[in-house]
Amino acid sequence: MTISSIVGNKAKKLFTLAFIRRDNQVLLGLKKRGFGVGKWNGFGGKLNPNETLIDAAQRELEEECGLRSDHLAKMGVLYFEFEDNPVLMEVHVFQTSDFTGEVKESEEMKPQWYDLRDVPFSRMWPDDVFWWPYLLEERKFTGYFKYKDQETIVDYVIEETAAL
Ligand SMILES: Nc1[nH]c(=O)nc2c1ncn2[C@H]1C[C@H](O)[C@@H](COP(=O)(O)OP(=O)(O)OP(=O)(O)O)O1
Repeated sequence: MTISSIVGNKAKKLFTLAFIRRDNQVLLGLKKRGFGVGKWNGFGGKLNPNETLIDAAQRELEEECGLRSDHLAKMGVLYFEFEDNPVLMEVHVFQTSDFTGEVKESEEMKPQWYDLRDVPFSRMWPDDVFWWPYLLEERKFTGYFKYKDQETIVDYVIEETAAL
């Protein structure tokens, strides 16, 4: 099954997720509240009304970790389906090493630089380990993950994508 045939006609809600890279490190944030609390992840969230994906990605990045970037590159799209929710999450993944500002903890996220050899997958969303190799190698990807609960993936598909 292709991802577009799985998700094509289902309702979706848009989210952003941005990763900041520096040398051989990535900036992750420990989510302090809300969905995914206690997990390390990139920075992002829902779109405000009338906001574009890139505007939302930039705003969430600055709100959550204090950094600004006009150079977020779209790297992937992830679809998450939970068994008890008819609306899929559509998460647009960005990455950059071109940023300004100082890292600052926010009410939502505690940021920390991690060595790329030391990414804490056991304390991240279980899907991350599947699509991180694409992100690291800068290969664009689309992913679909079906969850039974927040720790259990029951089905998934990943496709390398030329254009997003
Ligand atoms: N399975 C998953 N794997 C992953 O790597 N990131 C995920 C994920 N599911 C959600 N995310 C990301 C997308 C987005 O950046 C973030 C969730 O968005 P939000 O922070 O807006 O959620 P909240 O419910 O905390 O929102 P607010 O209460 O409005 O702040 O988590």
